[in-house]
Amino acid sequence: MALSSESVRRVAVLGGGSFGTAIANIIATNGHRARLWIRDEARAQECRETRCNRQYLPNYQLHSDLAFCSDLAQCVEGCDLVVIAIPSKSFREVAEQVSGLLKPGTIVVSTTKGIEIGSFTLMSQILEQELQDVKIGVLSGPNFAAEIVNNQYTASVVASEHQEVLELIPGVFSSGTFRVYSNPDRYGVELAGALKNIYAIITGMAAALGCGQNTLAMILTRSLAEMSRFANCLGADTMTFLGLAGVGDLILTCTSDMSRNYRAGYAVGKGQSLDQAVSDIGQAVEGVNTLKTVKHKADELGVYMPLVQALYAVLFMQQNIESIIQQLMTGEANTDVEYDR
Ligand SMILES: NC(=O)C1=CN([C@@H]2O[C@H](COP(=O)(O)OP(=O)(O)OC[C@H]3O[C@@H](n4cnc5c(N)ncnc54)[C@H](OP(=O)(O)O)[C@@H]3O)[C@@H](O)[C@H]2O)C=CC1
Ligand SMILES: O=C(CO)COP(=O)(O)O
Repeated sequence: MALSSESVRRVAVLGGGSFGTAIANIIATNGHRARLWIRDEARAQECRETRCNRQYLPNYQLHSDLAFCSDLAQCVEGCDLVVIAIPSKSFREVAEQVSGLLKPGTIVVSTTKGIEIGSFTLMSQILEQELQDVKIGVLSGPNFAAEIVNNQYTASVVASEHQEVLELIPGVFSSGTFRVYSNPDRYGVELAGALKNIYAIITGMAAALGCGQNTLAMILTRSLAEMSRFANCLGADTMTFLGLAGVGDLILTCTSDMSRNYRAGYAVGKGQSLDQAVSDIGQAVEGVNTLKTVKHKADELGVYMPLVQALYAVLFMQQNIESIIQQLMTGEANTDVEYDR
């Protein structure tokens, strides 16, 4: 159904990688005026000519109304909504660049699943620090870009303390194949999206070592307990971890080789160096920096995170995987269910 002219939104999506492209394509397909910011003009021009982002989403024809822009100021000019899909290591740099270019009251939504290294700052907190007079939200959930562009039935979560954000995002993103739920716990939704990447590295590694389904179920369940315990200490709502952005994304990312974090873990489990594995993937592998930053935060807060400690020991302290697994399996058993009843 065609949108009325009042409901058509001008939306800028920043980040011409796999997720930014998939998100911008949904928005254009839904009849909104979507512009995708790709920093390199040659690549933006190639996307205009071929209607395909060959580097990040090859073999997929993008909507004819999606505009590609390499000039950031032009891209965000007049937009009601700006969606940011830039890897966490460059997120602050882009937030600084966009600061001062947005009209007052713009809704700015992060889709980035990472934590700033050194400061333990989530992406929406970076937006709070860098942007004035905007309304901030996050979008997170079990959402592989390649499945979104292939119209697989998908659900995601918008989180914000602003009712306007919780209402606008479903209006812009929802379609017959994409469904958006809401949650007021922005911190919990965003933290869940970052944390699950650590556990996807672990399950990828377990698969490479030939572990079976019992092992997978154990890792998934203990990962959920561990990430919820950590989030609870930081003030997030533990119940958020039972939703799509928590257990939903944990299941997706930890059980599929479509996940780059899973693939990195798999390659290391097969004997490749971490640096080589990440370089071969050639796209964002957020879990590596998230692991470092979460390990240090857990040490500082005294939170029990045996899986995080174990992965850190394997990846950054040259510990032998088999002996680390033995320590995990023979350590003191914790209670099964830790949620308040
Ligand atoms: N891919 C997915 O299925 C999903 C990804 N996410 C999250 O989305 C975020 C982005 O990931 P994704 O799109 O997958 O990453 P990709 O690695 O596919 O792409 C990253 C994009 O960001 C651009 N970029 C990097 N640094 C800068 C910068 N300083 N200025 C401008 N552009 C920059 C890259 O440009 P260039 O090519 O020029 O380097 C590239 O277009 C991640 O946090 C990820 O966890 C969330 C859900 C699903
Ligand atoms: O977050 C994702 C799916 O929800 C994508 O996971 P990867 O970054 O591991 O590919």
